[in-house]
Amino acid sequence: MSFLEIEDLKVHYPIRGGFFNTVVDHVYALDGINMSIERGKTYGLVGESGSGKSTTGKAIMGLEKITDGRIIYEGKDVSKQIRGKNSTYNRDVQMIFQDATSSLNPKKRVRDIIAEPIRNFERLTEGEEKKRILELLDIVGMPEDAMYKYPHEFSGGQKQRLGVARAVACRPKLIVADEPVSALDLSVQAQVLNFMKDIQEEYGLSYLFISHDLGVVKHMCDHISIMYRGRLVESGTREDIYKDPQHIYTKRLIAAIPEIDTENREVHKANRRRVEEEYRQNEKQYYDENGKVYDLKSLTDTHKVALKNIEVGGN
Ligand SMILES: Nc1ncnc2c1ncn2[C@@H]1O[C@H](COP(=O)(O)OP(=O)(O)OP(=O)(O)O)[C@@H](O)[C@H]1O
Repeated sequence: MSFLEIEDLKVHYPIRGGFFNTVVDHVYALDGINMSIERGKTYGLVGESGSGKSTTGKAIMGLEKITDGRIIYEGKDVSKQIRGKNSTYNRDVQMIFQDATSSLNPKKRVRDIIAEPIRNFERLTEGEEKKRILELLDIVGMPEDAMYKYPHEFSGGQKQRLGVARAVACRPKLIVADEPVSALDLSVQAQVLNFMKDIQEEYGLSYLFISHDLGVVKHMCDHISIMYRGRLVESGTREDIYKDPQHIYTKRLIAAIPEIDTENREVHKANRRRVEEEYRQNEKQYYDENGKVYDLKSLTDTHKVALKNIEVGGN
């Protein structure tokens, strides 16, 4: 049973221009996406830069104004109210950011950073709060004395662990993790991903894991959605997506994952060449809502505008 439903979510950013700075067009950053999130599962959102992944995460967190669509949390439409502080939704849905350094206040000690959500959402005595912080530090594998230090005294991987400790401080149900390890070295990436998995089991957490890296997502996610130009072009279980990708864009992302096994390298290279050729063929075409194919060269500019939100390659 899903506890969070995303229904036809849209975020369109206005583009202003002209002498009067009026709205001349929109960036269709999110253009009608649907998702169902269940307890204890990890969902991957993958796509190239600019496809709308972070906008999805921010819209779910209430950090971005929704143009249209609904967010249903435990049966209630929270799309309009999620900005309200202290709401259950704000407590239950937390975020981990890519850049741990700028997401931790440099002027605050770790104790106050981790305590922030606890102070917002719960009333604990000083002793209870300290006990909770020590538990959280232990869970993310940090020593007790980390509590009295400042963020600059930690490495990138350690800072990301502190970010996770803060995110889980109020025992949330969902964590939106936006590229949580892409700023870290490969060896540290594996460490952070593994302890995120451990915490998931301990807390029964769900993750929405945002990444441009299908390799990382394969390690983490049960269910994967591929995003392209503000839309989900393909969604399925990890097995569906890796073994039997349908959309040309998904095939291309998978073909781009480096092959470590030397024996399979030639097969992998040949597959990548084939997929690139298929993509080039598709790139010349736009599809309209009825699946009709257009050759871009034959279109006037007005036609291109009308078709610009129809994904290249269709379904
Ligand atoms: N505040 C904004 N105003 C106008 N356009 C925006 C704004 N924020 C994002 N966009 C545009 O919306 C689109 C989606 O951006 P978004 O940051 O969600 O992409 P992304 O898939 O997360 O990319 P990346 O992997 O590079 O972070 C892009 O075209 C981006 O330029």
